[in-house]
Amino acid sequence: MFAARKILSDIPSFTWRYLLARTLKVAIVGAGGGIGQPLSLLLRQSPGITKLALHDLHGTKGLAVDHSHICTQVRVSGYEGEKELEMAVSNSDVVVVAAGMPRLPGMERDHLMAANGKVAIKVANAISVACPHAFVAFITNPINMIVPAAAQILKAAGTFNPKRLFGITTLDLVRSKKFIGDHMQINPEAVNIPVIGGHAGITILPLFSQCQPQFNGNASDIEKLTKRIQEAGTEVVNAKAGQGSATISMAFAGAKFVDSLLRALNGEERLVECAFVASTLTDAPFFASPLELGKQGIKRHLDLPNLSESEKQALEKLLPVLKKNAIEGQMFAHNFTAERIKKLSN
Ligand SMILES: NC(=O)c1ccc[n+]([C@@H]2O[C@H](COP(=O)([O-])OP(=O)(O)OC[C@H]3O[C@@H](n4cnc5c(N)ncnc54)[C@H](O)[C@@H]3O)[C@@H](O)[C@H]2O)c1
Ligand SMILES: O=C(O)C[C@H](O)C(=O)O
Repeated sequence: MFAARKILSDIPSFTWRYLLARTLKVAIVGAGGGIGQPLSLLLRQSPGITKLALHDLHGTKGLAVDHSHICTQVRVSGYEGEKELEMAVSNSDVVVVAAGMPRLPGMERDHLMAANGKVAIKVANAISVACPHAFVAFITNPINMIVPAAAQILKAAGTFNPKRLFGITTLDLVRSKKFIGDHMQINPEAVNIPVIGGHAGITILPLFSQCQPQFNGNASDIEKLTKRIQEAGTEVVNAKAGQGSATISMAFAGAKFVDSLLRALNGEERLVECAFVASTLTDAPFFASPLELGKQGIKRHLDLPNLSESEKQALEKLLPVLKKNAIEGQMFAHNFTAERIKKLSN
């Protein structure tokens, strides 16, 4: 008896966490794409994943066989075409959506809504049917409109849970850490800075006043770095010259965010991530800010900290853009649903 107790107490607490961890299924929609492929490779290393479902219009059966030769316990299956979408996401704990077109040079993210809005709506419909309780994390652009559109579809189906729908903005934090780390000549991983607002141009607002360690530059450095963080997506789009947008850095960021969701599902405490979600912190109905995650999704929206004067002004400027984007996303979903109902009744 004593020996058994001794053995049990010798097992470190992190081992207990993994022994007791839930087995989790993650589905990636758009898994064959520039982001989807490296994301699936990174994600299979997250603790707790036992099933990984790869969905795309084509090519995922081959990717699943490729994955199946990796000597870890994750079971990977491939699903192709719209007919297999519900099957792919069925009973998922987390659905990550990286399906849709990337930008070309000269395009704004908003220009992607006509094509990607429809993809997001189809995915939201499938989720409503096949895994209504899943955590849903959109990578697909334009995030500022896609998330409100998806929320609208989930609401219409009666499956919207504001604690479980996320637009992934982690790349803005990853970039902030890197650019600030380089500027301060310190390890970027040691930099922590919240990025609030949305995920396009001036809606991306890194809060230098909250940077840890304290930012050591002047107002002009803050202005230049803020601009670079806001335009970093375009920097990659231009450098790729017609071959798409950020994929590798996005896969890194997406894996980091989804890893936190999985840890939260498995009961890990005090996990804080920024993401674009339904929010009442400001008068924009969807807003990115630091969130405490828990087993049920968002546990708590952290209060906005005291902002510097320039951050207050930047926030005032970005809120009308976010409010307009939210209406555009909701209208897109509404029109799409109305159009489909009309087609069905003809
Ligand atoms: N949130 C962010 O920070 C962030 C960062 C980078 C890219 N993105 C966005 O992510 C999206 C994907 O980018 P990418 O570089 O991987 O593009 P990509 O073209 O390489 O891959 C997209 C994949 O989606 C698939 N797809 C299209 N419609 C589909 C559907 N109905 N069902 C299933 N799969 C479908 C395509 O077949 C393709 O394999 C783009 O919209 C891009 O703007 C967002
Ligand atoms: O810029 C893009 O179009 C892709 C993504 O949103 C990014 O920030 O890299």
